[in-house]
Amino acid sequence: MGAVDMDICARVKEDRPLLSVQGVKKLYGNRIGCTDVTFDLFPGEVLGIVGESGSGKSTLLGCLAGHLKPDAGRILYDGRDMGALGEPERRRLSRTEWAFVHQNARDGLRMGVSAGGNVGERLMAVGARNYGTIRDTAADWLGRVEIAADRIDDRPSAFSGGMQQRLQIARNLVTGPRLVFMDEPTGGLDVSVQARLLDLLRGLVRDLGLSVVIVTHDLAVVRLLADRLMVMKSGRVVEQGLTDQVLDDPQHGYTQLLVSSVLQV
Ligand SMILES: Nc1ncnc2c1ncn2[C@@H]1O[C@H](COP(=O)(O)OP(=O)(O)OP(=O)(O)O)[C@@H](O)[C@H]1O
Repeated sequence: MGAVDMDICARVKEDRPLLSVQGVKKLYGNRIGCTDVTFDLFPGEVLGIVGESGSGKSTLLGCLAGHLKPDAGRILYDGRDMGALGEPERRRLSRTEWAFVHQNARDGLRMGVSAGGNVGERLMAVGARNYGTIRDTAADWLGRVEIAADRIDDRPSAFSGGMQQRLQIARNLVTGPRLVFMDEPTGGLDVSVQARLLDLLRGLVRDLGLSVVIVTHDLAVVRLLADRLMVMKSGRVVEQGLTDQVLDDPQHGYTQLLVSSVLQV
């Protein structure tokens, strides 16, 4: 293959969505969890999903992350059909190329293991064996999420809510994932703690060039983090577009209500 051909191949690969979601539907009995969801996420993009409680955000995120099996539609990750992946391969991707940041840090941390252990454990899961390197990398990541070096041997139960959430982020990002799912990462925290966490997240997403799908109730979060926005209502996508465009000039009546804060989301 010539240099020009290789260049074209590289560009085609760049142009391929990392995640391609095609007509995804998830039912709970007769109840619609989400339906007819279609979008592409390109490498380095941050997609925000907003909507009131019960609109289907968590259901969709669960389908994307492989926690739930859609009843219809296809999800392609890097060109591979997720429905055709075996469980071992899905688990491998969850450990290596994907990360999931839970709203409740306790769901994403091992509370009985030290802060350094929480981060180091993820490295060991992808094959790291040198104790010194693992501890150094863990210490480096604690620093990146603004946890003081002398807390490395403390358990997360001794940390504040904001610190626990920052530790969960370090644990998730230490292995250099390509795709990060975030479920209300700033939910349940004090406003000032949220602001600091959001700042930190924004820096990390930019520095690491992460592709992110983030579910939130908070329009300020998507305003700051998301390149594109998807608005959901009753399990369906009612509007999607560039974040500023959707928030500054919402087309759908429901989005207009969300933006004008008439709806409590
Ligand atoms: N395990 C379940 N069993 C039955 N119905 C469910 C289940 N989980 C969600 N649902 C229903 O699916 C719909 C979408 O719920 P979902 O939790 O995805 O919404 P959401 O936008 O994430 O809400 P919230 O912001 O409150 O978490 C709702 O009607 C909900 O009642």
